[in-house]
Amino acid sequence: MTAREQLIQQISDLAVIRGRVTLASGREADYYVDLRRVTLDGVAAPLVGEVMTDLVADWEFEAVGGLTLGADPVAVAMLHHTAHNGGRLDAFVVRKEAKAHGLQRRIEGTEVAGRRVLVVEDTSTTGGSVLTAVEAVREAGGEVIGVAVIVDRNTGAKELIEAAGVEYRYAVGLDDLGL
Ligand SMILES: O=P(O)(O)OC[C@H]1O[C@H](OP(=O)(O)OP(=O)(O)O)[C@H](O)[C@@H]1O
Ligand SMILES: O=C(O)c1cc(=O)[nH]c(=O)[nH]1
Repeated sequence: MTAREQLIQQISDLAVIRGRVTLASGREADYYVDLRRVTLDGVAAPLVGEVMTDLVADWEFEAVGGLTLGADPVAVAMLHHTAHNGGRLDAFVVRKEAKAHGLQRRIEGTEVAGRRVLVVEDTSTTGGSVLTAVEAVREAGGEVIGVAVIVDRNTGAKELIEAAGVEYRYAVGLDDLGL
């Protein structure tokens, strides 16, 4: 099995939950994909690093990150996968709100200003979360070269992100999961 096929299996086994659920956007749905159970799993997380890094292998960027918390382990998995293969990729976290104390930063970790940045997410429904991260990076002076998510729910995220002038890719679609 390829890494992507193994990841799809892990997502099906660990993350797909069928049943009525209210989503981050307030929408209702008949299934939920709890990717935190995958991105924080000892076997599945390295597959996330490999598959997501392969997905954007033709894009050039120096830093990866997104809106906490779904994006955090995705970015860190890519950082470690890249390092394991002799490369370097820095990571950052976009807070939902800037911290009121300390350095009062909205973006934690590596500096994004003046750098080429990939924005990631575990899953996208409306694309609102990734768009928030794209806007925060741009505000901080970073250049967003693309958006990549693990699972796309095919409910408008691609269109929203492309309307913001950013290319959008996903590793796993609904068909792959039988949804
Ligand atoms: O495309 P959207 O409509 O924005 O929905 C997708 C978002 O919802 C989930 O996060 P959630 O808001 O539940 O928060 P969390 O990452 O803190 O768990 C998921 O991790 C995405 O970030
Ligand atoms: O839209 C969401 O909030 C959402 C959907 C989903 O499948 N998984 C998730 O973590 N969030």
